[in-house]
Amino acid sequence: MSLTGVEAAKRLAAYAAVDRHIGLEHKLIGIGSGSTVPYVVDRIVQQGPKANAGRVFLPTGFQSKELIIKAGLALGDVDQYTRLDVTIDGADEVDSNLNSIKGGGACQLREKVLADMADTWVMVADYRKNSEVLGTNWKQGVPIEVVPFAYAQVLATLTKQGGTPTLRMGKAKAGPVVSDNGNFIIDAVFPKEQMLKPAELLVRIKLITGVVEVGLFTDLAKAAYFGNEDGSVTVRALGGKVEQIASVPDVPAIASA
Ligand SMILES: O=C[C@H](O)[C@H](O)[C@H](O)COP(=O)(O)O
Repeated sequence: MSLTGVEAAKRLAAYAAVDRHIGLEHKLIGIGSGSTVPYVVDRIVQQGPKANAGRVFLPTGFQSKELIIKAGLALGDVDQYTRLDVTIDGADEVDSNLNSIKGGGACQLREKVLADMADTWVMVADYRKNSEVLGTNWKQGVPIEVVPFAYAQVLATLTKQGGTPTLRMGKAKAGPVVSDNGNFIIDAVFPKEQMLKPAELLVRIKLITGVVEVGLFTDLAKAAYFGNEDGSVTVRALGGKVEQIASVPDVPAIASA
């Protein structure tokens, strides 16, 4: 299918990441959430039935569960495994040290479990998500999953800690967004000086009673793939190396293996 702009960039990133990180030897694979991840599943399907025989795919939420089932791939459950070979997931913003904001779709809790479990965790996104400091392009704040009973107290504590938090409200539903785990989501904007140290901010937020998980992912990623408007892909790897992939083939090499 011919795609342009941001959608084409998402697909490039997803295809390049699958080509690099999902080989014939990888059998346990985590599938993340969001609008970029369907292209990850497309590329895995393109690898062919032989490559996918014996593989099991674990979802990070309702959306990716549906993607796996509709693609005809084998669905696994998180409590059957304690490790995964690879998880590929989207991101709302990634900084130059591969820290990221995630949870724009309220999936950060399950996403972080599958990131923790994976030997290799990589992110895929379009060029708008590639930045130096978190909060530069993603302005709606850090997504925080909270137990419904505690939300008012968590809002107050986040405000005391210098944040500007709001309870995320449903778009086609009256009342708050409810996560796949039955919890509420708070989005909290923090000043740049706090966003510059995401690992410290993560610990401060996570220690608030009533917080289940925070959409700040630190020290987890091996690489981030960003699709660009010119058809190239920028790869940021752990350790700071940045690479440009000029173009991505239409068909994955593994399909003919
Ligand atoms: O909760 C949602 C996830 O963290 C997504 O991976 C993130 O919001 C990125 O989604 P998209 O690929 O649609 O930009």
